Amino acid sequence: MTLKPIICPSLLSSDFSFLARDANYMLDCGADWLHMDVMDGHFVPNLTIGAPVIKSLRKHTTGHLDCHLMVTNPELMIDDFKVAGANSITFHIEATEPRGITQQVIDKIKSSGMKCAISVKPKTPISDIQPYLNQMDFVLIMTVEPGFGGQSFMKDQMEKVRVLRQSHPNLNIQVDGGLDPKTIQDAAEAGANVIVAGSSLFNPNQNPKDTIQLFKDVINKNIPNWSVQSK
Ligand SMILES: O=C(CO)[C@H](O)[C@H](O)COP(=O)(O)O
Repeated sequence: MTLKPIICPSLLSSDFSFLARDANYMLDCGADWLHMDVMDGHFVPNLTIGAPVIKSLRKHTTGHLDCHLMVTNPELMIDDFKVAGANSITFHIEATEPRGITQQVIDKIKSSGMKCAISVKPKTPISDIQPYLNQMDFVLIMTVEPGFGGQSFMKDQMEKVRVLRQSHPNLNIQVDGGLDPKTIQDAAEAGANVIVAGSSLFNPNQNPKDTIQLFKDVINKNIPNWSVQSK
């Protein structure tokens, strides 16, 4: 598989009252996926959207709806998100491993036909997700504590990305939190090719088209170095 940049605007930073307009604007600006932050008020201290919103948005866009479930019981939502029109589901290992249901959740997502990804919070080591990596369409390394947009990029999380990139040269590695024109170099250098960005792409002082292109250019420039590293 050849890796390419995949840029995912986080619609958490959009104007929810104009969700479809903002989603399609980002696609027009060159975005690849639309990142949907699903928060249940328990797993993280914030409450956002659920399957009904995905269902409404699906009627107005053909974009890839990349649904990041920051929820305590992801297993209860998979069927509803599939019916609503989600394209990929990312769940958190911290929500499933203590209950011994990680494999069950993966099987459920994959049998639904959606892409499947697993995520780790900043304090969770990647050894926790190691046993499941060969089943993943991509992995998400959180670069902020999940829950809110507008936080600072945690550069120390790049060590996880570096280690994963060395062991998995063909894996899509997503990073989420604090990605902007200044931090993209650290993420791309470490080996991330799937970029979630909210505040920087919805910043009224920056043209999202330019920022998306910049993200892609920086990643493309770094991709040849990853294969050198991994030989
Ligand atoms: O998952 C998230 C928060 O849990 C957001 O997607 C993430 O923080 C992106 O927003 P920003 O680019 O503003 O940091």
